[in-house]
Amino acid sequence: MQLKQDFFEQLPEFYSQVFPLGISNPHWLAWSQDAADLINIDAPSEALLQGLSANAAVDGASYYAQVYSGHQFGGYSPQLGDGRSIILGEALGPQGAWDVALKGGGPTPYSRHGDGRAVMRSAVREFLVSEALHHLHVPTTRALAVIGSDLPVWRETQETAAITVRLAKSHIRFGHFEYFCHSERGAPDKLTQLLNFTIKQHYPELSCDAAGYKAWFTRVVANTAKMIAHWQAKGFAHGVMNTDNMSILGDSFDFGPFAFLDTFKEDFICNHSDPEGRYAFGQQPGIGLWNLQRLAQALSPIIPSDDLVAALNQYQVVLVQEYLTLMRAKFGLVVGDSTEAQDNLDLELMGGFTRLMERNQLDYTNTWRRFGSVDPNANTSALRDDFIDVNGFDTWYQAYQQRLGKVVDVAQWQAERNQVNPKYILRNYLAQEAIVAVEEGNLTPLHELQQVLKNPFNEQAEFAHLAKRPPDWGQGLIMSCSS
Ligand SMILES: Nc1ncnc2c1ncn2[C@@H]1O[C@H](COP(=O)(O)OP(=O)(O)OP(=O)(O)O)[C@@H](O)[C@H]1O
Ligand SMILES: [Mg+2]
Repeated sequence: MQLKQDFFEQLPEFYSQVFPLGISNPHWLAWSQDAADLINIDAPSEALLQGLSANAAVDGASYYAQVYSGHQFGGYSPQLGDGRSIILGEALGPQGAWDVALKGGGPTPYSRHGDGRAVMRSAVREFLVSEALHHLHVPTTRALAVIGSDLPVWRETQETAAITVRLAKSHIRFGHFEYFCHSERGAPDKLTQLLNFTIKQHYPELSCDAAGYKAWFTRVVANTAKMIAHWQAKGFAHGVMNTDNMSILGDSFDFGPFAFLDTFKEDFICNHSDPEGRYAFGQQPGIGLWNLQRLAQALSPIIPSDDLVAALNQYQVVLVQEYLTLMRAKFGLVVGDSTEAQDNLDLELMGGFTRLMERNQLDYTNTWRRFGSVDPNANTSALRDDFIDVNGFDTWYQAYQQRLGKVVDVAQWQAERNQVNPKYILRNYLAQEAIVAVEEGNLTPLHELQQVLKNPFNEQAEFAHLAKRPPDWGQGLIMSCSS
């Protein structure tokens, strides 16, 4: 692993240097060779295990915790910062550099009352979902590995500590800008310094002047909108969309109580600490905008408000277009030139289907997958059998067939549906079963799950059981924030 230190060297006032504290008896619980390839690591090794478990120094690492703040559940928290994630630097790879961070690497000046650690179950969940989202083509941070240990940590009960080795193209969050705006009273020079760094590192085609700033914020708005369109189309609830968990690149970031929907429910809440459903599944598009407005506010000392507002006005447009693209592919609908009238009709058709799914308590993923085996030209669809409200389905299906038109090559059409409607998602109950097995010393279910989620669109007959709806105990699991 070859590290460079751009953030560390160029932004000395934006972090605290802090050395991670090793965990005892480190061992690999999981490893992603796909992620390793991003930073030119050929295979896990003992030296790497000692380095990434913080029991030995990593060559070229600087070790720092970044400072940021953020809006959490609607209220401003003036100082957050990396309380348990320690960054080693930026590792070079074939597609550019990736920050390498030890999430759960020990206390930092920003730990407040926390212990700086992550528990095994949350480290495993973050690992699995980072890689699963990537293979579903959702923009996301990645995870290189999970390192287990026998170090005890206390949450509701005694658990053991683990480290997720996170790779992120950037760890800069909306909250970084909020910190320098609000907590450092406007600090326009620091805001400008951070913005110029962000542009040079991550949006190098843009200039560091007024025109570049406007174009940059427009891109941030668009990237965020596209990420959320992916979440909505793929049935992913993030659960903690605080502004300190929003990446400046529009990558899915910080995975705590997330869930993929099993039974479709628009107002599904996955976070135990969110009884009012601020971050419910159906609220995510609105919260994305709200968060961008907080970012715009933080940028207002250095970007004219007209430019910020113009960019924010593009949010809904981009989100809807991206959502339409993703959903049309799921339905197999083709458009030539998409007109506003056609878009609205399609949105109505799509909403009609998800409302039906919800009323009939259908599984989101498995229902979509059925599109890969039904004949779209037939008068009656095998899909109909899944619905209790068959009349409702028939009415909808008629409209759908009319919109779809005659499909010429049915086999091809079905194959294309299977390329966009996954068979396998990271269901909460599967993650839970894998975690319980790890606790019992059995890594096989975790590794099988990781393996199957690498190819979510392929049949993988030997793993068909991993596509099943949850058993009673695993339905609508609501995860706690304690991690
Ligand atoms: N066990 C802990 N010890 C110290 N600080 C913590 C701990 N858990 C969370 N924090 C801090 O609390 C704040 C909010 O936590 P949140 O769960 O959003 O982030 P996180 O999961 O710890 O990390 P990240 O956002 O880097 O993925 C952050 O400043 C985080 O570093
Ligand atoms: Mg966080």
